[in-house]
Amino acid sequence: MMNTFSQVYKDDPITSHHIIPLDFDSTYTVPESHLWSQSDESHQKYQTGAPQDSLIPVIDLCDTNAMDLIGQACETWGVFQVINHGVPLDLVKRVDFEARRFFAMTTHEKRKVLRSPSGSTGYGVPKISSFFAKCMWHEGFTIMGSCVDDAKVLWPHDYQRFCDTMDTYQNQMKLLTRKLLLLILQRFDVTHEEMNWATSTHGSHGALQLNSYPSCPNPSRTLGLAPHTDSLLLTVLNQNGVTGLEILVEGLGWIPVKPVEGAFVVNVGDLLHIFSNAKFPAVYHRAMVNQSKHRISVAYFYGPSIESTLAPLSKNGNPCFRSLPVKEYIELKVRHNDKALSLIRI
Ligand SMILES: C=C1C[C@]23C[C@@]1(O)CC[C@H]2[C@@]12CCC[C@@](C)(C(=O)O1)[C@H]2[C@@H]3C(=O)O
Ligand SMILES: O=C(O)CCC(=O)C(=O)O
Ligand SMILES: [Fe+2]
Repeated sequence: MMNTFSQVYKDDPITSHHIIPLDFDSTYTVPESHLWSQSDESHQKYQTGAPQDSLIPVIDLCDTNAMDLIGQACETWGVFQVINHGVPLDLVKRVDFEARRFFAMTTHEKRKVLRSPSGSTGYGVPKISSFFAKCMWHEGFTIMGSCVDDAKVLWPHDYQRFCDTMDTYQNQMKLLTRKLLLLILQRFDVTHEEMNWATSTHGSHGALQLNSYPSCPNPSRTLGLAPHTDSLLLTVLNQNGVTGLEILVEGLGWIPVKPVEGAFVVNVGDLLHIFSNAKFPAVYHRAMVNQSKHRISVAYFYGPSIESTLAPLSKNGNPCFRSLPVKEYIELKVRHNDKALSLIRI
């Protein structure tokens, strides 16, 4: 079955020109195409600010105050870390292992599952690449639902383990995002229909993104992932213990999100920003690279059915955004990237 999100990317004139990840196997210096300067990052300050260890809250999901703490974090930062989340550590480790197994393959092998210019799954550069003049020090593998077709190409006799691990992880992530959304939305005066729209697994959409940032000879002039907001409701990220994720905080600049053992970083995406009537900010974030370590991160993106209508919560003040089909918002995002929100503001 063709995933409905795939239809949005299909034939899009902006995202469909083909950019292939660098051949990191045989790259020993950073090519000009991947060297960023201050001006390449347009309106944002390039330098990383001082680490603020206690800034982004680490919330224990078993804490009796979890609901309030999560709500406050979403309102203030649009991001928090979560521990005691119920996802088995062993599964998280297996996903990391399988992701590493994939990225350790030769460039030739990985390119066998290259995402097509109008496709949405497979091996490739980040979707947002076409909005930046410079390339990112990054290679990714995107999965939506079953990845069996790609896995069979990669490991014809041994594809099941990869698929099973990714399937189980996507199921666990769906449960966790649902649990988090239920907690988050209790803060608002939400109708039954609105709660259902955000949390019903029926028709909902999930995507898994394996991110690889190979060690880089010139990390101060390279970017792993350029500044962006995620498009869907919530993103759950595993940093795998290596620093790299940074968020943009007004007045403080780019602040690193410190990896915490066993924790996931959860961030608000555009759809939740709109749904919350701008009470929760979709946080700008980016990924930095490392001179000595190959960093792997795994992000799960969760959103409602693409066929549904997106509208700011009805009982929470005058709407700041017009209502529109989710599909239309995703199309705006694909075409206009960070200008999309302002295009629907009332
Ligand atoms: C559901 C999705 C979110 C995402 C686009 C995608 O279809 C699958 C990849 C996701 C990703 C990962 C890296 C950053 C990002 C902005 C991108 O270019 O591809 C996100 C997309 C997003 O949130 O818009
Ligand atoms: O690798 C990271 O820390 C960030 C990944 C990310 O922002 C994404 O996949 O959308
Ligand atoms: Fe992101």
